[in-house]
Amino acid sequence: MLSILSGDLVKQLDADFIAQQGISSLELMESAAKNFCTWFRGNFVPSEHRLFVFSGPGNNGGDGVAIARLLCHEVKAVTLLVFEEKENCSMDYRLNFERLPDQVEVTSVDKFDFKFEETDIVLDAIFGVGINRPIDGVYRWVVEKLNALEAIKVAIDIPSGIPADDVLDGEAFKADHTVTFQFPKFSLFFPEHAVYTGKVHVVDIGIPDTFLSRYQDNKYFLQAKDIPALHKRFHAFSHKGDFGKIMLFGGSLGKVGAMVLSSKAALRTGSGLVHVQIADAERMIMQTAVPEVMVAGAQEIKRLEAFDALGIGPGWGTEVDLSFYSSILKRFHKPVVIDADGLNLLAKKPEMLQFVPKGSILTPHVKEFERLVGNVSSHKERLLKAQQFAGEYGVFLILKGAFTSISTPDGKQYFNSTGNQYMATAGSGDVLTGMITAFLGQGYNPLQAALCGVFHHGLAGELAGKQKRRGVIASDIIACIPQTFLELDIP
Ligand SMILES: NC(=O)C1=CN([C@@H]2O[C@H](COP(=O)(O)OP(=O)(O)OC[C@H]3O[C@@H](n4cnc5c(N)ncnc54)[C@H](O)[C@@H]3O)[C@@H](O)[C@H]2O)[C@H](O)CC1
Ligand SMILES: [K+]
Repeated sequence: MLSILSGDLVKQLDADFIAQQGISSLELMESAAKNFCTWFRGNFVPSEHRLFVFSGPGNNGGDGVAIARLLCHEVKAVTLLVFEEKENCSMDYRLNFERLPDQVEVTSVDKFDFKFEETDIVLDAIFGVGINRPIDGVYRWVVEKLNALEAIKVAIDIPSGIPADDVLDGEAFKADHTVTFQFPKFSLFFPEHAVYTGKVHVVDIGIPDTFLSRYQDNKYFLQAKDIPALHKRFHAFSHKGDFGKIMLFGGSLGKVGAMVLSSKAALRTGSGLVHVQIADAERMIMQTAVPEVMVAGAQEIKRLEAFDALGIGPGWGTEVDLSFYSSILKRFHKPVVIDADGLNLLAKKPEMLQFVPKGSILTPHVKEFERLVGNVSSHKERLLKAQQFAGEYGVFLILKGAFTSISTPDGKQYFNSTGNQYMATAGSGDVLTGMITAFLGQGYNPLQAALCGVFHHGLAGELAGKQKRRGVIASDIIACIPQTFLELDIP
């Protein structure tokens, strides 16, 4: 799985790779630039665009200079915009500058007219992970000018101005795409930076996985290639029992829709048997909406240990008898999934957190999380609190949002790569609860269930979004769950 490293660790890794493999930093830059060009050709038709490369004084600028050379015969025209005399620039920048062919027009930013056409592409190679203070002076002036202009904007490695591990202070380049090298930088996951990063793409620069795996920072980026190995395999003799027997608690009067969504999502994720515990008055709606689901009676609720996993909270309301909730938590000794009102009730009575079975999975969105831990001032702080919370209570804490994070009891943090803005719709979280509970019920360990749950959920949202864009509703996400197994070739 791809690690997410701090800016300092990335620099260390680069330096070690260069020292140990007998490869020069210039060759590494060339490889980064070449792989960027491959990405570029995959996303644009070069001959249809003019390219404007803004290169700062460090190696990020050097990447830009190399890219200008590599693309100059393919695009309509290339202009390289420079800030400094080359004597003041990094060694690899200078070596690349000397290799520039005549086709690349070089202009100082202070002599540039900033007139762009809509199809022009601006590459931001001003600063990368070497940024060490907020941008000011001519750098800020250029970035603000570029942000105000119409063009297609692509940031190389990280939008200039954003520090690799921290929240932006001041201004930064606003990109439509960020093409980051080898590792997604930690700060690319902060919602504070969403308007700057655009869509994030990771391109490798030719450092082999065996070398990369020596560098770990307890943070990982979850991608499609990681998912198949996390799945259990079933065979022709597998029976309903193997696919798990789960129970979902929720669906108070008027909120049974949440249970309809959760239970349907669980079935579409492969659950063998789904029971729900809901308000009596809602039975008819529930069983009409999802005939495959069974409504639990007193007997089933008494014999909780007969179930493989429980999902608690969708549409439960906050009027639930807390002694009933406590008794569920105390009587069930396997991991459970807790969402929505299940979390709000814990926030109301934090003493109950001690009864949550170890290894359980909690799935708050940002507001639910803050009800549990208090207000935070940045996403960086929120992630830190998520990590502490998971460790303190021995649970898996899924913080929902763009790049949903999964914090584990042993201090690791995984960031999901699937999903889109169209999933911010009523019931989307109920769907996730059903999916994760279904995986737990099928015998996945909590980490597998959490990772598979968020990845497939996000992928289903992407598939639904392709057809329905902002018209996506939670039921569309459920309808796309089966296709996620096909996409990932999971039998
Ligand atoms: N493995 C990889 O990821 C590779 C990355 N490469 C690229 O190199 C940059 C990092 O290069 P570095 O020279 O360390 O830093 P920068 O280019 O970001 O800039 C450093 C330069 O700028 C000065 N500086 C810092 N902040 C400011 C500021 N606010 N105002 C003015 N000047 C500032 C600083 O003093 C330095 O002089 C990485 O992001 C990749 O793009 C390589 O290509 C190889 C592989
Ligand atoms: K940049």
